[in-house]
Amino acid sequence: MTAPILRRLSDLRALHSEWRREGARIGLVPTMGALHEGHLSLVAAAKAACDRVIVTIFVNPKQFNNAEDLAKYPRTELADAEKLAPYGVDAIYVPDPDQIYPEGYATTVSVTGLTDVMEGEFRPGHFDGVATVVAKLFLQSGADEAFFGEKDYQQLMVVTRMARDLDIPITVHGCATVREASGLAMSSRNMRLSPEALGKAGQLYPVLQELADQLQAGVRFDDILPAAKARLSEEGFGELEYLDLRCGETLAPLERADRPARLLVAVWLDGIRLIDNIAVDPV
Ligand SMILES: Nc1ncnc2c1ncn2[C@@H]1O[C@H](COP(=O)(O)OP(=O)(O)OP(=O)(O)O)[C@@H](O)[C@H]1O
Ligand SMILES: CC(C)(CO)[C@@H](O)C(=O)[O-]
Ligand code: BAL
Repeated sequence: MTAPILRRLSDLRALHSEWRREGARIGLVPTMGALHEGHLSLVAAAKAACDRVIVTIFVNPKQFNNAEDLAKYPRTELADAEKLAPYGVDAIYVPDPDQIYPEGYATTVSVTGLTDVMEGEFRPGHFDGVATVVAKLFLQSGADEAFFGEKDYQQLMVVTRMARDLDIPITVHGCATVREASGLAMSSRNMRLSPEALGKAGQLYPVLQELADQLQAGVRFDDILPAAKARLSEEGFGELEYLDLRCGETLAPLERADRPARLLVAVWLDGIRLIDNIAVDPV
């Protein structure tokens, strides 16, 4: 059975009160829709941990730094509701824009430090938009637990910090990245890749894996970075925005993987910006 679609905050609050009376533990899965197996893995994790699960679908204009990207973002609400049906989700919250940003809305949530680099550097204003909408979704839903993908690793760090700093009583969980058979991280934007580009995109993860293996053997990142950049270019990737080795907790840059680390990348292919990351644990 498909879950009820709620478009008004008052309807979400009414359900929330009913569930609280039942003593239910409430899980939240925030998304921008165009659901794929990656999103559905978050839903499955939420269902396993919580009594009631809300999936939100809201294409948040405040986090898009590129008007064309926002205009082209896929919107597939009916198909999304059908994909969620087998999971027994309890509500799908697709707020009308004025339920998130009513007339005169004037507040921004801004997380400093963690947002200065990588996605924050190349998508100015992006994380203010993310932190603001996620803070609102946490508060509107009153959920106890929230589920995010490690695919957007920096986002996961930012929303975790934001909830902690604002004393929002919610536990943020990070869930492993779901990949295509080629290793390509699933992403709604992959739909816009041509078949040829999809083939090339599958080469990104093997490059990350090879770098991770070398780093685990103790080499310095700067010694292997030039060859990795050359390989991406040979494989047909376009502009490389960043390929960084960073502390898995603070995102501070690292020379070697001498503590739990992440290798993170953003690269263009066929007019689409791909991001991915991989854990590199010290040996
Ligand atoms: N492949 C994946 N595996 C696990 N979680 C994922 C995956 N892709 C997205 N998510 C998570 O789903 C949530 C919603 O993400 P979003 O709706 O932006 O999907 P997306 O596929 O990442 O789209 P985009 O093309 O904007 O990157 C986020 O927490 C995100 O990290
Ligand atoms: C967390 C999120 C739903 C906030 O709009 C978005 O950034 C996303 O889909 O990852
Ligand atoms: N997947 C993170 C949301 C975004 O790209 O805007």
